[in-house]
Amino acid sequence: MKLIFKYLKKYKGLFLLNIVAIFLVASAELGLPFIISRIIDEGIAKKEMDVVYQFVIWLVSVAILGAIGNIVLNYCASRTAAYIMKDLRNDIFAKVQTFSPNEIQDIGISSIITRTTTDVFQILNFVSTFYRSAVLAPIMLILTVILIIIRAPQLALSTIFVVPIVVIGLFIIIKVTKKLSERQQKNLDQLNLVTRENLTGVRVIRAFRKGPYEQERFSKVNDSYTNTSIKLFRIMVSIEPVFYFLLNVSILILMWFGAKYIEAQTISLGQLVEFLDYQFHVMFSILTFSLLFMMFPRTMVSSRRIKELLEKEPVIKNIENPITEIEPIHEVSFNNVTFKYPDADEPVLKNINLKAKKGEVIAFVGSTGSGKSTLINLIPRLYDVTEGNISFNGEDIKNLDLNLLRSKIGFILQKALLFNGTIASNILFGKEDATEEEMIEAAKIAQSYEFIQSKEKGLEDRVSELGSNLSGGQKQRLSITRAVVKKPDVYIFDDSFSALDYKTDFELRKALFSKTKESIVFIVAQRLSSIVAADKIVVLHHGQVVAIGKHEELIKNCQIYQEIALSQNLIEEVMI
Ligand SMILES: Nc1ncnc2c1ncn2[C@@H]1O[C@H](COP(=O)(O)OP(=O)(O)OP(=O)(O)O)[C@@H](O)[C@H]1O
Repeated sequence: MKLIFKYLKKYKGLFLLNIVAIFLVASAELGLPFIISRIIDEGIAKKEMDVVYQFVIWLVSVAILGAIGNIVLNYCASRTAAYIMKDLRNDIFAKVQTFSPNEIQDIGISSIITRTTTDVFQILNFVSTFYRSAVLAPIMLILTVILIIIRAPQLALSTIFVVPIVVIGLFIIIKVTKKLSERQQKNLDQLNLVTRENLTGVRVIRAFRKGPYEQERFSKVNDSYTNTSIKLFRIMVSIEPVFYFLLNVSILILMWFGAKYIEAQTISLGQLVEFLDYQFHVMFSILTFSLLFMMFPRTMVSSRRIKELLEKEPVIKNIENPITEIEPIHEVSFNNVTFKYPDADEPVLKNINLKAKKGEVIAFVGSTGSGKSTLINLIPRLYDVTEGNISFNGEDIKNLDLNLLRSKIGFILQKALLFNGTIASNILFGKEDATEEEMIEAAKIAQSYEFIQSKEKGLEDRVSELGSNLSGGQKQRLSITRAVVKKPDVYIFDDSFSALDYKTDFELRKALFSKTKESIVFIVAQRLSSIVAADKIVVLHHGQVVAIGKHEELIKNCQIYQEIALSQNLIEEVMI
C-alpha cells in the first residue's frame, strides 16, 4: 500500500476533487430516501399534490447533483489510475535500464514484462476502485447506520446480524485469494517465458521438429495458470449470489418487522420505504468495500512484485559526485583485473594487466570460454571488476559518470541487435544529431553503404523488430555503422566480423582502421585473419593472459596461438 500511496500523493488535486464529489454523491444518495418518504407521508398519504410536486422538484435537483458527483468521482478515479499506471511503467522502465545483464537475467525478462503490464494493470484496477469506494463506502455505511438509528432504531436491529457474517467471510476470502493470486502471477511469468522463448526460437524449434514438445510444455504451464484462475474466479463469482441472498433475507426481516410497526403505528409507510433504501445502501456499501478487499490481496502481490523491482539497488551505479568530464581517451589500462560472475565459484578472469594507447588496435584471441567477451564487457561497466581496476587516462572508470564512460565507447556486439524503425533511425542511435553526410560516411567505412543504396528507400528503408528483415552480415555492418557514426574514443568489437565474408571483412577493417588513428580499438575475434594486423594480440587461456605480442612474434613463441593458427589453417585459409 505504501507504494500506491507514494504515487497517489502526486495527484493531491484530483484527490481533493474526489472528496468534494464524494460529499455530493453521499448527500444525494442519503437525501433521496428522505425526500421519497416525505412524498409518501406528506404528499401521497395526505393527497396533497402540491406537496408532492414540491418534493419532486427537490428530488430531481438532488438526483442531478448526485449524477454530477458521480461523473466527477469517475473522472477522478480513472484519471488518477491512468496517471499512476503511466508513472509506474516509466519508473520500472527507467529502473530496468540501470540493471546489469546479470540482474536482468536474475529477475527474468518475462517476469519484468509481466510486472510492467499485468501487475501495473492490477494496480490501475485497484486505484480506480479505491477512488470510487474506499472513502465513499465507509462514509455511506456510517452515515446510513446513524440515520437508521435516528429515524427508526427499532428496525436497525434487523440488519445487525449481517455484519459479523460479512466480516468473517471477507477474512476467509482475503486469506485464500492472496495465496492463489501469488501462484497465478508466477504462472503468468512462466506462461510469458515459454511464449517468449517459442517466438524468438521459432527457427530452432522448427529445425529440430520440437513443435509438439514445445506445445506440451506450453499446455502444462497454461493448464496450471487456468486451474489457479478457475479457483480464483470461483471465489469471485460466489460472492455476488451470497451477497444477494443476505440482502434479501435482511429485507424480508425488515418487511416483517416493518409491517408490524406500521400496524402498531410506531412508524409510517414512508419511513419503511426510506428505511428499505438505507438498507440497500448499507448492503451495497459492504459489497463495494468487500470488492475492494477482494482486490486487495492480488494488488498486494502485484505491488510487492513492482516494489521489488523499483527498490532493487543496481550493482553498477555512479559513485557520489562522479567525474563528468574527461579529456579524449588516450590510454585504457587493465590493472590486476580479476573477475568472478556473481554466484560462480571461480573467477573467469585472473590478474589481467594490459595497456592500450591511442591509435592502437588490441586483439583478444583464445579458446571458447577463455573470457574474451567477459573482459571487454568490463570496459563499459556491464559488469564491475571483482579485484583491481580498469582506468581511462589513469582514472578508475568507477569514478567516471556512467553516461560519460559509455559515451566514449562504441560497442559492437557479436549478435547485431537492431531496433524497429528505419536504417537511419538505427544509425542515429549512435549519434542523435548525425547529418546525412555523416551517416553516409560511416556507412561507407562499415561497408554498408552499398546495401543501403540498393534498398528502395535507402536510409529511410524499414528495419523490423530486431532487424529480422536483414541478413546477418547486413545487420552486423549496420551495427558497425551505428558505432562508427559516433566517432568514439574507444571501439570494442566483440567478434563483430564473424558474419562477414572474407572480402568484406578485409575491406571493412582497412577502411575502419584508417579512420581510428585517434581511437583505441579492442577486437575479440575467432578468425585470426581479422586480427593479424593488430598492434597487440592478447592470448587468453582459462581467464589468464598467456602472451601479448604481434602476430609474427606469437606465431613463433606462443604455443596456444600456434595451435589456433594451425587449426584455422587446416579448416580455413588464413590471410597472413
Ligand atoms: N552471465 C554469466 N554468468 C556466469 N558465467 C558466465 C556468464 N557469461 C559467461 N560466463 C562464463 O564465463 C566464462 C567466459 O565466458 P566468455 O563468454 O567471456 O568467453 P569467450 O572467450 O568470449 O567465449 P566465446 O569465444 O565462446 O564467445 C565461460 O566459462 C562462461 O561459462
